[in-house]
Amino acid sequence: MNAQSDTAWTAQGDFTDISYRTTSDGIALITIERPEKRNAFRPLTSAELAHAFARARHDRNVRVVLLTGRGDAAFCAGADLSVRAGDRAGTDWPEHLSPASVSDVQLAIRRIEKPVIALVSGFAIGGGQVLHQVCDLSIAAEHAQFGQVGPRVGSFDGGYGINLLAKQIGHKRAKEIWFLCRRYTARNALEWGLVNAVVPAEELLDTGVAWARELLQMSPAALRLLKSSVNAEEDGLAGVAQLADDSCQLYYGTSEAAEGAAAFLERRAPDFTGVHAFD
Ligand SMILES: CC(C)(COP(=O)(O)OP(=O)(O)OC[C@H]1O[C@@H](n2cnc3c(N)ncnc32)[C@H](O)[C@@H]1OP(=O)(O)O)[C@@H](O)C(=O)NCCC(=O)NCCSC(=O)CCC(=O)c1ccccc1C(=O)O
Repeated sequence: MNAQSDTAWTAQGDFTDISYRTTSDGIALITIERPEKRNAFRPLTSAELAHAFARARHDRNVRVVLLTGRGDAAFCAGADLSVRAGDRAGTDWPEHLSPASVSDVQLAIRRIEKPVIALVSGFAIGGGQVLHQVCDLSIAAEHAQFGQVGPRVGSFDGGYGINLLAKQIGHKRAKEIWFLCRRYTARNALEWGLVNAVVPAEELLDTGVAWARELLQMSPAALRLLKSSVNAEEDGLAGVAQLADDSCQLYYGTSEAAEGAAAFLERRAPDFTGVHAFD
């Protein structure tokens, strides 16, 4: 997707394979910048994506994240098959960046307490299809195409790849996509509930920004708790832990929690008499 909208974006960070831009009202736009490879990710791309999502997570000014790929040919064509997984040779690996795999990127998208919207223009194939799938919302351009290729190219994603897909569109359809490696149009994807909306390519970024601005009108805490609640079951104990952590942050704001800490510091027994939960 090409950033042609009227929105004013400020580029941040020093990235090679991706770009990271923000608006003054709280939107971050993360773009995979490898159009010559159909935005396939190599190890550096995954490390930079994980880093960018961590940055968006910890930046209080960012409240919604958009994820896309440069150009209209592809959102992301999955792993760069010309590079072996974990191979950092041939890349100018930045000193400050730890290695990360695409699983780290998927987890970063699941863990960030802010909505992430995928903007899919062109192909979302293999690991690229999984990347948009782990985002909270997906908007596709009319020419977008989706599919898996794992069993054909010697790969598979037995984590979020097939399991989240099965939750989203049902087991039979998820198995069809993974077993048969066919391609699906944006309209198929919309019918099956794989994407939320389909728009003309030239409207994709503006639509993403408009959806993000709608989200900016909503309570951030309510969105955060909705995301951690719905992810909790799929993410097992890690998901429950994230939801529990959200609850704990709320609990720390109560008089009960304050009384417990004060009693410890004042070397006395806590007094919870007459206190009702969440007073
Ligand atoms: C995406 C296509 C359908 C696009 O087709 P088309 O528009 O006709 O373009 P092409 O001419 O084919 O491609 C243009 C150009 O890009 C290069 N390219 C495209 N895709 C890749 C790629 N994935 N890797 C490397 N290079 C790529 C292509 O070679 C051309 O270059 P030239 O120099 O111009 O020749 C089509 O391109 C296509 O089908 N691409 C391959 C899709 C694919 O097989 N993807 C890999 C799937 S496997 C995967 O994603 C692993 C998942 C994974 O990493 C993972 C998941 C979960 C846990 C762990 C892991 C893990 O770390 O392994």
